[in-house]
Order: sequence, then structure tokens, then C-alpha cells
Amino acid sequence: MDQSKEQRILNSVSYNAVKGDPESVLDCIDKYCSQKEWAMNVGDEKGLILDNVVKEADPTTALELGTYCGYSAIRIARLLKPKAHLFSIEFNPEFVPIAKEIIEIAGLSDKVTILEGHAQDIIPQLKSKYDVDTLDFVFLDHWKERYAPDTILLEECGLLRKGSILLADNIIYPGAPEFLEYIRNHKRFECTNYPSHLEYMKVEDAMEKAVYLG
Ligand SMILES: Oc1cc(-c2ccc(F)cc2)cc2cncnc12
Ligand SMILES: [Mg+2]
Repeated sequence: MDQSKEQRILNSVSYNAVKGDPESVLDCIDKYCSQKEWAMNVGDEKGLILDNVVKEADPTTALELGTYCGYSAIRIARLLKPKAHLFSIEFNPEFVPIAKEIIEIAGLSDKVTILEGHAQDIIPQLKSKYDVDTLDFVFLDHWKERYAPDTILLEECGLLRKGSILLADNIIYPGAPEFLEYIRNHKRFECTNYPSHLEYMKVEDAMEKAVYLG
């Protein structure tokens, strides 16, 4: 059976990246996806925005919705302090083993737990099953129509605390209008927009940061 694009990305990382070096894994994926096959990694330009918000949050416990091949999980996990941990939720069973392998090559398997399933099913289990208290940072990068309901679910599950930082990808393209409307019209969130471009393209995109005010 022909290999998937995601398998080809893993092949490229496995062959070209320096084992245990997250930067070389990120560079390899960015090179492959800008020169060979486009893929929906957050990419290098929006990745810098992600880096800065993660540094600002300096999270002990972080959550990512939408693992894909593990690119943004590596961007986040490489910046985490020693005892900090990232949970990453992915519903596509084909992506999970590939992301695990790529994160392993980056040497970050100890800092990342990939949870396979739908966010709306896993979020309610984070406290009881995964011993999470509250989340210091959340990266939303899964299906755009799930951004708002899953944000509401995080709050309902008591997973947000005063100062929790949410960062959402693809605010312009593909777009997340319901999410924007929700967080910008609710006084419990302080929002900041970061204009950027769609990964590896000249198409406009943006990220939105929302600080939960409690
Ligand atoms: O960053 C992203 C980009 C795109 C996407 C797809 C097709 C296209 F033409 C343009 C953009 C889809 C995504 C789905 N989930 C998470 N992130 C995504
Ligand atoms: Mg995205």
C-alpha cells in the first residue's frame, strides 16, 4: 500500500534529523513541507509566535488539541521546564504512531503524553484519569468548529484557572469565527491577535491568545 504523506514526513525526519535534537527535527519538517509536500504543521513563522506565548506562560501543565505529526508538540515540549508536561490529544489513529515516533526522535517522549481520541471525550477525564489539576497553557489546533465548545468544556471541567493562557491557530485560514465571537465577547477572556501567514504559504492567517481571567 502506498505510504501516507505523514509517513513520508516521518521517513524524512528519521533519515535527516539529528536524534535527540528538537531543533533539527523542526527544521527537517519545515524543509520537507515547504519544499516537497505541504502539510498542516503550525510551521516556522507561526511557530515563533507559539514559542513566545509558551515562554510567557512557562507552563507546568500544558494541553494541545490536535497533535498531527507532533511538530507543535515538539515546539512546546522543548521549552518546558524539567518537571513540566504536555498532554496532546489526537483523534486520527493514523497520525498517533507517527507523532509518537517523531517526538521520540526529538528526544522529548518523557515530556509529552499523546492521548488518542476526541477532545470532548478526553477533556473530562484529565483530572480523574491523568491527575491534572489545572492547565497553564492550551494550544488549540484541531477542528475549528470544536475550538469554542472545547473551550467551554475546559472551563466547565474546572481545568482553567486565573491566568491560564489559550492560544488558537488558524483564526483566519481555515478560520474559527464562532471561537473568535465567543472569546472576544466574554469578559472572562482577555484577547490578543497575532497576524501571520498560513504555514509555508503567502496566505494570510493569524493566531489568537486568550487569557482566562477567572
Ligand atoms: O493549520 C491548519 C491548516 C489547515 C488547512 C487545510 C487546508 C488548506 F487549504 C489550508 C489550511 C487545516 C488545519 C486543520 N487542523 C489544524 N490546523 C490546520
Ligand atoms: Mg493549524
